[in-house]
Amino acid sequence: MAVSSVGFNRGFFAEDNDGSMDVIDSMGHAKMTPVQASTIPLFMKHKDVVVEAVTGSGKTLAFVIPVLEKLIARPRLRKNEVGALIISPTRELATQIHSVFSSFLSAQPNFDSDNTSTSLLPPALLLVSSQQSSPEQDIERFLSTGADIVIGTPGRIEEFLLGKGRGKVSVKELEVLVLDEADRLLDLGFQNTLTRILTHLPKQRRTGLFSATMTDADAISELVRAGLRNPARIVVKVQSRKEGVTQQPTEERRIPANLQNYYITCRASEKTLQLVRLILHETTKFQASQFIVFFATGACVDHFYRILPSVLPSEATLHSLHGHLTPSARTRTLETFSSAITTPSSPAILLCTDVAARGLDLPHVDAVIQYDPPSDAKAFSHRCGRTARAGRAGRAYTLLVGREEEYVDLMSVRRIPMKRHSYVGGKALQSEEDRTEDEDVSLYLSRCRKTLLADRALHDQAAKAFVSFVKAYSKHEASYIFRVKDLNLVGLAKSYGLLRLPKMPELKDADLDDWEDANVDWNEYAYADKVQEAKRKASLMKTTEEEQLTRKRKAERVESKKANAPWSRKLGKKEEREKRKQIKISKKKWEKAQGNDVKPEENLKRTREEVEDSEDEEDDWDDLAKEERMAKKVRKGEVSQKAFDSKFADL
Ligand SMILES: Nc1ncnc2c1ncn2[C@@H]1O[C@H](COP(=O)(O)OP(=O)(O)OP(=O)(O)O)[C@@H](O)[C@H]1O
Repeated sequence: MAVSSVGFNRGFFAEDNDGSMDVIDSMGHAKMTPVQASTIPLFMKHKDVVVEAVTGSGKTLAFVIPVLEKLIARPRLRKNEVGALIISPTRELATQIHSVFSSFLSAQPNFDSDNTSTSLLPPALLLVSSQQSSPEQDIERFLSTGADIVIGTPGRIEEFLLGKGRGKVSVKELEVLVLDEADRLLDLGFQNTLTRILTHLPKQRRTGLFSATMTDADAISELVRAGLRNPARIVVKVQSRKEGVTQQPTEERRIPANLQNYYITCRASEKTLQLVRLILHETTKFQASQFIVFFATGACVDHFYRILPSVLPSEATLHSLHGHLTPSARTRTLETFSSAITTPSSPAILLCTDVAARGLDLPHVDAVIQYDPPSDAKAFSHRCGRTARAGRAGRAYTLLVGREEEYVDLMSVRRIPMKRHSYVGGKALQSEEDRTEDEDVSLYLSRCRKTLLADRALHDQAAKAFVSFVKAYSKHEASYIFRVKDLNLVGLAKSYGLLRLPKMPELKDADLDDWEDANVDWNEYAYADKVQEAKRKASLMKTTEEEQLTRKRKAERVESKKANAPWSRKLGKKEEREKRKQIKISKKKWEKAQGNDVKPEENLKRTREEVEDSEDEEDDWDDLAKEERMAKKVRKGEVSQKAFDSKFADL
């Protein structure tokens, strides 16, 4: 990495504190990095600082050293007093910062005063969600051992200072406040909590804001909110050679100089295929063995964690990390991933959400792959920055589909240059537009489907992941680029290995020519978990019974309609007959009025007919009136339909 010419200075450290220098020596850091060289002297000299420097440039030590030295140099605090507060947006990052402080604190020389052996500063206190320690236990521990330095996430710190710890924990002597990933901490998600914490702290304190993505605009608004006074703004810029331009050899960029930042365009259906081929390409071409792959949601991580083994070499080990896992599972994952012994033929791959985007220092990550670009554009450089740390080489790849390619311009405006990487594998490419769907898509689809078919729970999870992705996509910050209506959902469903398309409004008008459901007997498709399967079967049986009952009821209704039909038809016939009669009567009257020479027999006949008809008519009207009266009673529920039918069915 770029290092300054300035060495770590013993003069920084308090007398008797050679331990800190020993720790730095043991870390192998001969010189300070530029951000350390510019920040440490200022922050130690009681200046507020706002620091922006790329990922992996050593910002942690730039605040750890001044915090330690300030506290060591002052009189000891009481056990209920906090001297420095470090706030971080995630528990993983807080834990990492805590471990850096701990390595310094445990190396403090013991000194002998009044014949007791005491450390200069007590151990730092870590406040993050955990099954091991509740907020009450944190406070108990703090009061019994003291902790001049407290590190934690906003929620737990608020609880500690203003919740259960109110009145017990004192911030009167607070000397330093550090907001790591300050732009994230001061944005909407944490705003209210942060404001409550900041208002509670004494104004006489030093404050440091640190981030890789602290633009001038962010810095100004955040300074006011964080209560900084006349701060020093430190921006460490990265210059890199502009490719192919000789006149203007360097350009400023907001990602590490040694990070190769690529994008690959592919079809939605080819994303999983590209992911797998990229991993293989990296292991063979660059001997890469540690990867981080970012997805849009925790459900997507869970889904790909289950299906990727069917398309990756069996030697690859997958790990998953997202916010819905338990704290202990998150800790375990990070520990096993970072300590895994990996080789190109047995790589370790961490699948995660943005929970791992910021701050995590996993020095051996060779490549970062963004299966989906992040919703928040700022997260992009943080994600890429999990590789190429501390001067090491690293590569980042982002998969872009269709108009998502415009994202490259958006990043370029933010001084994050991206370079096109050719589509990996498959047939030699003509133009990207002309290329037909990669032949291996169907092969991958069938392998993923085979995995899903082993357990119905995997199918449920797949559908959940797919829906969650579409939902996340609809909330993309750069909504003019990421539009759900432009998404090829059918193609995406292939990349997810879905068995059938989920019922969702976004798929209503989708072109399904390119889609075929998997051949599945949905009644037989079972859950691997016995209890869940028993429940499904019970509910299936209930549904079948209900369906049978519904079918029976429908059949009865049809029958009953049929039974009622004569009555209604009869009613129709009666009306017709009535009409005919009226015509006949009027015709007769007309003939009489014309003095028609109708034969007497005919006259007689007609008269008889007429009489019969009129008798008929009276009977009909009587019947109809009776019917109507009874129908009213049926409607009121006074008479049953059956009784009604039996009386009038023959009419
Ligand atoms: N002076 C130094 N010389 C060499 N390596 C260093 C030096 N200081 C820190 N490092 C190493 O650089 C790596 C990155 O440091 P750190 O995590 O502090 O970066 P950062 O700037 O906070 O990154 P991010 O923005 O991702 O949080 C660590 O592995 C650390 O040990």
